[in-house]
Amino acid sequence: MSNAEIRVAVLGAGGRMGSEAVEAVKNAPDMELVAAHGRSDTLEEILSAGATHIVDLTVPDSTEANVRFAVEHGIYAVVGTTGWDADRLERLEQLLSEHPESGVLIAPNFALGSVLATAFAAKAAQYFESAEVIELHHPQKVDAPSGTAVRTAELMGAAREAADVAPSPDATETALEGARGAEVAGIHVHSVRLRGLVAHQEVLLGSAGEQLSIRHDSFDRASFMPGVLLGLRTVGSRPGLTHGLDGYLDLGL
Ligand SMILES: NC(=O)C1=CN([C@@H]2O[C@H](COP(=O)(O)OP(=O)(O)OC[C@H]3O[C@@H](n4cnc5c(N)ncnc54)[C@H](O)[C@@H]3O)[C@@H](O)[C@H]2O)C=CC1
Ligand SMILES: O=C(O)C1=N[C@H](C(=O)O)C[C@H](O)C1
Repeated sequence: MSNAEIRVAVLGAGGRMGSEAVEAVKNAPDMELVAAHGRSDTLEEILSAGATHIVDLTVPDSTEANVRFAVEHGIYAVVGTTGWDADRLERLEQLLSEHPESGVLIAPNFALGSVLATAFAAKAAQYFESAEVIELHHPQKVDAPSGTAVRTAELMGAAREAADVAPSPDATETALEGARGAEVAGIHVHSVRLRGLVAHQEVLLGSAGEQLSIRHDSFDRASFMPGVLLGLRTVGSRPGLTHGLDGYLDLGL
């Protein structure tokens, strides 16, 4: 056994993201991979492996129970799985208030470029009449819209509301159901699923005579790994809930 202080169990280790995270943790000199946990493994095995940290890269139906288990057993949690809506976040805040020494990072996106793009979009949203989000992903993705798109739209919507921006102009009277996408915090969000893609997002902002596009592309899941490792290295010194990797970065925005 090594003396690494960050002893990591990767949950969802057989998945697209989980398998990449297993390799990233194995290659990190200050970490030890103690469990590569799959759907058929029990959470107790994480305890017997001596994990100090989990990385959750599973499915929306499992992630809340996994994180609850970690917090209740004094294990730090870095979470990339989607599905953390307002109700789940509220329950997690309540749980963390009962375990004030615990730390959890919920990161809708671990890619630095995506974190920056979301922050730029939130900053810019109040200055344009119109705002829409298009997210584009691989066709195996189980959820839509993406967690990143939901978070981006929520932050943009909140910024527009705080600045008293009127709703985006839209004279649509007749449309096939779904043609205008889903609405999140007053922002229309459109989901594309296309063979060949990994994870991409474009925020469109428009005013009379001009458009600002803020686009981010993950061409490879390697793009998420520096954020996963940053999360693991930081979560132990940040008690409570951090929502978004930007909480661990000094973006100055
Ligand atoms: N935050 C970020 O930067 C990123 C987040 N994601 C999110 O991560 C999640 C996983 O994505 P993918 O790896 O593409 O999916 P995937 O379907 O390839 O992998 C999920 C894995 O979790 C396993 N699993 C399901 N329930 C489990 C449980 N209770 N315990 C342990 N393992 C369990 C499945 O068997 C599967 O191997 C999704 O919610 C996705 O949206 C994906 C990419 C980046
Ligand atoms: O499932 C994916 O692939 C991704 N999921 C996350 C999301 O839903 O935002 C992050 C990234 O977009 C890739």
